[in-house]
Amino acid sequence: MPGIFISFEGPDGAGKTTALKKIMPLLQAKTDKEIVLSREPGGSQISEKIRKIILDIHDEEMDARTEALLYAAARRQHLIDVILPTLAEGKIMLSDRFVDSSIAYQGGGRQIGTKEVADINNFAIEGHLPDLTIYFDVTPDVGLARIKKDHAGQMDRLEKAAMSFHERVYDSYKEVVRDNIERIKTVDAAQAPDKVVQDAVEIIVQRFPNIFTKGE
Ligand SMILES: Nc1ncnc2c1ncn2[C@@H]1O[C@H](COP(=O)(O)OP(=O)(O)OP(=O)(O)O)[C@@H](O)[C@H]1O
Ligand SMILES: Cc1cn([C@H]2C[C@H](O)[C@@H](COP(=O)(O)O)O2)c(=O)[nH]c1=O
Repeated sequence: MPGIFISFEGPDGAGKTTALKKIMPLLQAKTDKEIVLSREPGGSQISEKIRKIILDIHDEEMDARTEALLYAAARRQHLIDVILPTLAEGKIMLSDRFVDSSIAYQGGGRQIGTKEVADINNFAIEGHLPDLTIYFDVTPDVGLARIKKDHAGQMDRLEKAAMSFHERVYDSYKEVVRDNIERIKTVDAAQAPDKVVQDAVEIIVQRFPNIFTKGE
């Protein structure tokens, strides 16, 4: 594929969405290639419908494997509708979460098992992994405290899950990062927002020096 695919990962409240709003224009200023920003679950019409079902706080009884399949289904549709066409056009695809989220949240957090979750996702993504993943590292107590402070009334079904779930997600992310040291680079997301943005942009520019050439 002629484009480049970068995903952003981390526990709830790590600050990905906030940082991406600044990362995108900073990167765009450094390249003539068009940058497309999207998110998971969601990012396309059908996937956003699946997102609503998954995150609905009233669906407390949702089975863990149903949840894993819904995330994988949303991902498949997002891949087909947005990611692959963007990459085929030679653009830069930034995705707020991708397959590593399922490994950490459903594989580790829900205790389905990372291999089982990787298997259903391999069916969904057919080998299309990001070229680079930026992992926003923040402990669950810090991440959830941020969400409770700023968005307590809008917490979704996953964010409302028990602390033990979020701790398993965090531990599982650490394993995913350890197992993919070439693809996944870590940013200390406990830092001030502007420093987090600066570190992420630096990693991306260093990885693709021939793409982000402007303003040097
Ligand atoms: N570096 C930071 N320091 C302190 N607070 C932050 C920082 N980055 C983001 N926040 C705040 O933390 C909250 C969560 O941030 P954000 O929604 O960007 O996280 P996220 O990683 O996208 O989380 P989620 O995956 O749960 O949606 C927001 O209220 C945001 O203002
Ligand atoms: C892609 C993906 C996401 N999740 C979880 C992570 C978050 O708690 C929510 C998504 O909300 P956000 O505000 O858009 O980050 O869903 C997951 O459990 N598994 C996944 O594959």
